[in-house]
Parts: sequence; structure tokens; C-alpha cells
Amino acid sequence: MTLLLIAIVVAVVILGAGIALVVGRRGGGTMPSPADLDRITEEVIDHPEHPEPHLEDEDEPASPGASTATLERPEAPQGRLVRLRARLARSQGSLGKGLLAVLGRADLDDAAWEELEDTLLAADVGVGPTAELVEALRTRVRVEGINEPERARAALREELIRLVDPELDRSLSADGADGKPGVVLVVGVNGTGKTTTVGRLARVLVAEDKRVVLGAADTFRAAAADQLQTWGERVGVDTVRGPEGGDPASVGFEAVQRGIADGADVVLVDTAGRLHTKAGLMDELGKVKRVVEKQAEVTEVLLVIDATTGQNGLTQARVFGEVVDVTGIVLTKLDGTAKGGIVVAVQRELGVPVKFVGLGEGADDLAPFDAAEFVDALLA
Ligand SMILES: Nc1nc2c(ncn2[C@@H]2O[C@H](COP(=O)(O)OP(=O)(O)OP(=O)(O)O)[C@@H](O)[C@H]2O)c(=O)[nH]1
Repeated sequence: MTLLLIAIVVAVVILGAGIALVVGRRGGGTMPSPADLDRITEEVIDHPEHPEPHLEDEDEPASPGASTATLERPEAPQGRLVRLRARLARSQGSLGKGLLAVLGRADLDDAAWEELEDTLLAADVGVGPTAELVEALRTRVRVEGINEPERARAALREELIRLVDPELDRSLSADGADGKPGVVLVVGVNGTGKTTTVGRLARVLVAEDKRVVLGAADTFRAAAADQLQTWGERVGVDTVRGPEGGDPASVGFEAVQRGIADGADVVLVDTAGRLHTKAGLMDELGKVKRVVEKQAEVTEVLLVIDATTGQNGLTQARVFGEVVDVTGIVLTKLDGTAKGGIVVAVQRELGVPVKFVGLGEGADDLAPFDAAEFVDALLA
């Protein structure tokens, strides 16, 4: 009996091993050699019918058609100036604190008023507005009998706000007519932060749920178009661009055409701002505007000025103001200057309001301008 059992177990083991061998051989027979495996793997990678799935790098901007999950959500524009008020530190130090220091004195004699005047002039407020402010304050101090620092401070705040002008309409004119998009032309000398501003404005509009198309009509510098496209891709906005050195007007035209076709709300057009000759600039900007207006009304022409350039910035404002109807000003790099008074000077120069200010290099460091918030930040 024991012998019989042992015989059965041995037979089962031998049979099992035999089956395993046959199955193994079959499998092994169809298995490619290592060299074949390499070849097949490479074929599969290269084969157009089997494209490798593209994994989006976290730092890489999402492509325009990419899922919204990879897109950035820009910060709402309201309250940005308050968030960024500390960035006005340099202006605060020399302008705000300087003015408060003088007004805090017990005796406001002629020398004190002169000092106040110098502080305003040093901050680029400009001769006319400085004289107005000092005159208004002197009168109030005398007529109202102001002799405590707190009341003097309140009067200064009011007069500064009046100078910056809270009545001006600072909203971006970006509403098109007849179902067409609004068109915003952004002009200014290269290096002032123009392309950055267009990218940031796109974010402001996207935060307000507007559909935006960008036009890279600064064909002078190829990198400017790349830069703009990257800004757009981060928030799912398409950029229309042309060949390097191509006709800026035709890029503007195509951008607006695309905006109309896509049912966009706003088309933002970045332009080149070489200042070789006034006539050349006039020709170029005039042409872009004329050509664009064959399709839709230009609702806003924003001039970008670098606040750190002081008098140069004012000269630029004058030239651009003569060649194109500027409707609003963007003052960039206000975080890097003690001359915050340029807000007043440039508004006076062009007779149009400052609508946005740049207060840093971050993507959402462009703030809608507000007279009272600005003055409060200066005097904080
Ligand atoms: N600190 C600070 N830097 C800024 C601000 N706005 C723009 N910049 C920087 O200014 C530099 C120039 O900006 P761009 O947008 O390339 O200037 P641009 O006028 O478009 O120049 P082109 O492309 O040559 O026409 C960049 O390094 C920006 O980050 C700002 O408000 N504050």
C-alpha cells in the first residue's frame, strides 16, 4: 500500500514537471531576444501611431488647449494696491514721511514751507502741482487755524488726494460694441515693462472671467512674442504672433480677427516702441491703430511708463501723447523708486489718468490705481 502511494506521488510530480516544461517552452518560444526587445521598444516609441503621452511638467506652462486643471488662477484685481502698499516703501520714506515730518513741527514758518516744497519736487511731483499743493495747505493752516499734527496730517491727506484726482475714470475701457471684442493697444518704449504689463493685464481680465486674445505686434524682438505667449499660456489665453521683423499692423489685424472669430471679450495688443524718430513711431503706431480699426474699435490706448526713469519718462509720455491718442497710463516699477510723485506729474503731462501701477515682479503685482489708497499707502 505504502509502495503504491509513493508510486502515485512520483507519477504526479513527473507529469507536473513535464507540463510545466512544455508551457515554459511555448512561452519562451514567442519571447523576443533582448536585442529584438530593444528594437521593438524603440519602434514603439518612435512610431507615430503610438505617441508617447506628454506629461505636463509642473513648472511648464500649460498649452492653450490644456485642461484648466493645469492653469493658474490669477488673483482678483480688487484690493491689490492695499496688499502691495508696503512696496511703496521708498516713496513712503522720502515723500510721505518727509511731508509729515515738516507738518509735524510746531512752527510752520517760511523755511518749513520751502522744505515741504523741496520734498515734493524731489519726489517728481512737478513744479505746477507742487506750488498748488503748498498754496492750498498754507491757506488751510492759516484759515482753519490748524496747529496740531493730526489735523495737519488730515489736511495733507485731503490735498494730496485732490492732487492725484479721485474723480478721474480709471477703469479699463475694454468693452467692445456690436458683439465685437474691446481692443486695448499697449504702447511704450521697450524695457519699460510693456510686455510684462500686457501679460499681467491678461491675468486681470481672466480673473474677471473675460475671454482674452493676445496680439504680439512687437515683432521687433522675437523674445517679446515668446514672453507674451508664455504669459498667455499660464492662464489659457491664445497669442497671435507673426514672423520676426514682420509687419506689426498685420499681427494686430490678425489678433483682432481671431478675437472676433473666437468670441473673445478683449484683445490686448503689445506694440513695439522704438523711439528712433518720432515720424517712424507715428507711422508704425498710427498704422497699427488704423488697420486694427478696420475690424473693431480700439477702446483703450495704454501708455506704459517706467516710474524709475523720472524726467525721461515724462519726455516719453509727451512724445507718445503727440503720436497717438493715449487714454490711460500704466506706471511700472513704482516699487523701485522714491519718486512716487510722478503719478501726479504724468497725469498732468498727458491729461489722462494713471489706470494701473506695477509694484513688483510677481505675476499679479499690477494693481488698479486708486487715488485715496495710493495716498494712504504713502502716508502709512
Ligand atoms: N520691480 C518691478 N519690475 C518690473 C515691473 N514691471 C516690469 N518689471 C520688470 O521689467 C523688466 C522689463 O520688462 P519687459 O516687460 O520685458 O519690458 P518691455 O517694455 O516689454 O520690453 P520689450 O519686450 O523689449 O519691449 C522685466 O524684468 C520685468 O520683470 C514692476 O512693476 N516692478
